[in-house]
Amino acid sequence: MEASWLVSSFAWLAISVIIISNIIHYRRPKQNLPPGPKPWPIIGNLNLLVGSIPFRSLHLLSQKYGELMQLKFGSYPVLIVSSPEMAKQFLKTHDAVFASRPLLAAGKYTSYNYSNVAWAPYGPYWRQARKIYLTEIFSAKRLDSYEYIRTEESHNFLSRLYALSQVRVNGCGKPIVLREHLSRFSLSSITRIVLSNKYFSESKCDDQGSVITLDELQSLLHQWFVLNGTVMNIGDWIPWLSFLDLQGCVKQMKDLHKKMDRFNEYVLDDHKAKRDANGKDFVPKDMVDVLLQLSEDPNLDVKLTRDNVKALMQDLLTGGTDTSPTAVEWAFHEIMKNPHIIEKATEELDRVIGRERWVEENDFSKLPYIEAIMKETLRLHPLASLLAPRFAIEDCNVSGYDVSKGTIVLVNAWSIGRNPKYWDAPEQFLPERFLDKKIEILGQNFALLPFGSGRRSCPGYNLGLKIVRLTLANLLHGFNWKLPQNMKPEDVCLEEIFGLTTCPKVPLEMIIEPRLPQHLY
Ligand code: HEM
Repeated sequence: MEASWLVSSFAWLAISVIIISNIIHYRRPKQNLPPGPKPWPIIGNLNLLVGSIPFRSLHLLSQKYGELMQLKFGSYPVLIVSSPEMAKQFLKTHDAVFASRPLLAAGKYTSYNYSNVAWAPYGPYWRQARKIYLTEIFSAKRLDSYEYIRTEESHNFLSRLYALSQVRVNGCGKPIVLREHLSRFSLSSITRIVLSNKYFSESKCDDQGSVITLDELQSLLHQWFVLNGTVMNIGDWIPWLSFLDLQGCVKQMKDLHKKMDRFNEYVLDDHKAKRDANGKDFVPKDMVDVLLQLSEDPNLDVKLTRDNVKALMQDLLTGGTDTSPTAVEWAFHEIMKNPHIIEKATEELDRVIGRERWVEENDFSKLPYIEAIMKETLRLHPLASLLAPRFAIEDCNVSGYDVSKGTIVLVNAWSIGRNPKYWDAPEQFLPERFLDKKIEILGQNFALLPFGSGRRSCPGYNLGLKIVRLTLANLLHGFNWKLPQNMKPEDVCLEEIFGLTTCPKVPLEMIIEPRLPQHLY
């Protein structure tokens, strides 16, 4: 009773504060922008503050109010960009003006004061860190050198699934929840690539508390995603209220940071000790080794501090953990709804790969239908439904509209991928549309923006795509997939949970049977 009273009082307090704040702060835009829903700025705010409603609402509002819609979140003007033409204006024509990020609490408290690439404001530090990513961390040579890790981890993952496929309940296969297994596979692959995997014990922390389990790390990264994906922190949008930390977001961020920093410190100390012990002969093995080596480089324009290295390491772990498995999970939601797609995909796999081996990375170019399934998945389910927020660093005229400095721009990749002007039958999952013509997905085609575009586009796309392709292809190659008996394809739920990455609301349960000879597992 008391708890529900508290919750409802709090909710009313929050709502009143937002309404009052809007009345105080909302001024008619001096710009000539299309205003968006007129009496709605307040409702727009509330939508964004209540969690899962906002995205669908934004999509519907965009459809009603057009390609460029102006909202107000607390004190900030916010533009929602929902057409390929307008996206091109912001992400290409005026990319430099909109290349910064808003300084939200999450970047400050969970990412070493905006030291990761994702939250860093546009400037010399971000430019240098981004260059390090492109030339050192994600270079083709470096990624190729980690291929053996992806292959080994993929094989371990498929073997685990094989073991589960043998479990019987009342003579039938036991359904598995694909999400759980994908997340674990992705985490163990990315941690091995970023920092080697010796920091994880199987079950519990060691006596010094310096080693954590993969489960614990997974839970920390999950919290990081939740707190960084939240647009619910009132203090971000109404700065004069931030000191109250009304919902306790900042407290949660600080608590999370403490735990992550303890782990990050341990990893750096250990890597540094190994490096010092080997002196000049030291050869970097993982991404943390590369970052540490660079932090000692006197020729860097901006010196990399210890906090910077920890922030970048964390950036790589967070960027790599939730993205690829969510894409594969969405692909399975769609193909289980459309089983004929599985038939076509396995026909291609049998013809090109045969049943005596697994798919390898150098097979990708020979599997156009698998590639088409992946692209169609990223069209209908871009992981960042709204691309990470851009922030105008100066006044700018965009296609005749005056956009003032300080405006936050959200590009609505979800609506753009379903724009009927660019896509036939946009709501249908039709991989074939990618077979007929070559459609680019890395940011040159503004009707399809799964990795964003321009200066702030995803630097990890190459690694992400390699993992998605390999996982999707081998899961289809290695197993027959069936829905549990009481479920039909049309029952597969495609609803989303909106966040930093947008994932399926209902995890899919499936029964699996091996397709390949036993010795391959
Ligand atoms: C299928 C996999 C992936 C998808 C769909 C994806 C998507 C995205 C998107 C949409 C953005 C925002 C772009 C923008 O604002 O214009 C982004 C940014 C970013 N991604 Fe990815 N990503 C993936 C994998 C990865 C991986 C594997 C890493 C690192 C290990 C990574 C690291 C980053 C970073 C650091 C940024 C921020 C870039 C900046 O602000 O300059 N991503 N990603």
